[in-house]
Amino acid sequence: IRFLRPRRQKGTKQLPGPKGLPFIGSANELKKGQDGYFWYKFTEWGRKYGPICQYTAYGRVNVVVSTEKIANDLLRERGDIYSSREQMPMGSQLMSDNKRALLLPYGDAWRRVRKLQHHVTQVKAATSYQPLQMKESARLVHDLVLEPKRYKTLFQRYASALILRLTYGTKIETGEEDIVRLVYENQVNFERVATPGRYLVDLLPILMWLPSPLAPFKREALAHRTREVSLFRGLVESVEKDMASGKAGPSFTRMWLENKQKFGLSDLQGIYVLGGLYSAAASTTASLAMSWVLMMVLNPEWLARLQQELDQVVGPDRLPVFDDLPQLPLVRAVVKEVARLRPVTAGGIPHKTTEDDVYNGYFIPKGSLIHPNLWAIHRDPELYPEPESFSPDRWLSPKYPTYREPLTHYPNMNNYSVFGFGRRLCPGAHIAERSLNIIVARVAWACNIRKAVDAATGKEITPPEYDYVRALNTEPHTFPFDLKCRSPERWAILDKEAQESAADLRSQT
Ligand code: HEM
Repeated sequence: IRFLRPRRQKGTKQLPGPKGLPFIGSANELKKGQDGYFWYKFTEWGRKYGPICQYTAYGRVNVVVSTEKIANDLLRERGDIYSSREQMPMGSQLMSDNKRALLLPYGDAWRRVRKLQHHVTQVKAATSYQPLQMKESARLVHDLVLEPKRYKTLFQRYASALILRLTYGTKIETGEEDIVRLVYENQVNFERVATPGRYLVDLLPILMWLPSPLAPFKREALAHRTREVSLFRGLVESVEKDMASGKAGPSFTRMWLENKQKFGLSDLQGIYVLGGLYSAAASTTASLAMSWVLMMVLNPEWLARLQQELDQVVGPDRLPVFDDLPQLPLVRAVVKEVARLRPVTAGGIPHKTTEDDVYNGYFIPKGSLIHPNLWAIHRDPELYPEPESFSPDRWLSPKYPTYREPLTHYPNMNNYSVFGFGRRLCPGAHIAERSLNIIVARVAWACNIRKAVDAATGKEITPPEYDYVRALNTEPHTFPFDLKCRSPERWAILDKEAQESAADLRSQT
């Protein structure tokens, strides 16, 4: 049925877009993309065909949206029919047994999952995690000064340690523990597989009927699923064990185990929700932290301005704390601007429609995939004049359309497109926003960051503006830079706080 051209309602038009080839549509063109970044291809189509356009891939209508207004008109305002997900044979069915929260279709099962996610991530809960974020961020900045070359591992350690502690009560010391590596590998593998167009079976679901010996993708998916389930289950079982011996501290898992009735999830669904939180939290948060470093290396004047603000508000005698944030609009603006120019899900996470719809006279058939292309949305010149320039001022000066008062509250990341749209909006946004604000405030307070100098030539090394991983979630490939503590006095303060934090983290259950 999918291969039949969708029946258009009378009096409606088809969205403009590339014609594509017979049968396969534009699938190949997209796969090749431009430089392999499919969000570049989406952006090119948006420029050519308009802020809402469509392409087809093997008969499926895919709608590419390039402005925030249209994304909100559809995904938020018409959320009752724009909130489902594609059941990709590889990513959703074979690899995740239809249990992965991110990919669940809209409906009762998703609502039950959302209830558990919301319970542990809502603003009030997120605020209660701040003490942990302070301790982990002190450790992070301290170790960054000691070993700046390990910045990727250290950002990942921060993000993993936070979410593993919250979800399972697990303590992470070095960031190189097996559990961190395993969960990262698992996530990277999933993201690779879930990238649109990677597997033929996702484009031609009829291949699902192939018997396993003729379908290597089925064996690959099964191997992934077996590893994933045993990883997620093992983490839950260790909480059960600690609860039985009276050693378990507070954690999302413990809360769920003690209140299973209230959430009404099967055991397998429950362990997937918990494992899914870790997967969704860790690489995304670390990606934006790495992008921030890149932006500071490329735009040193903004690091200087950040330090000026921090020196005025916080002073030299203590590290910034969460209570300072209302007085630190530039910290919040810099974080928001990094997320604008370097969105983690650059091409957007697609939603699927569950009914036919008409928008401005254009027909959008049931079962269409809607791609909110963040790369273009964040470069819409109406909303973001001079979109390519890194300009935190656009959040702080009344001359920009994105300015809002009071600056003690704005800018913030509430309902920000970087976290998606409508009913599927990222449930972890409040936790992620807090993490990024405190990381940026503390690293900028403690450290100078600048271009690395090539030892042989004595010349500065300018990292590429955009050399990012080509996947559903993207992050900058590692690049050289120079990071040093701003003064021996600041180092002494940081060292003391980091030692105390590490001791606290070790001793608390
Ligand atoms: C900078 C960090 C993060 C970014 C940029 C980010 C971005 C996103 C985006 C774009 C979506 C899809 C929204 C949509 O479909 O419209 C999403 C979904 C999700 N995020 Fe995040 N996220 C981040 C951090 C986190 C954290 C810290 C957690 C958990 C504590 C989390 C948990 C989830 C979950 C469970 C979903 C699936 C929601 C659903 O499909 O119903 N994320 N995130």
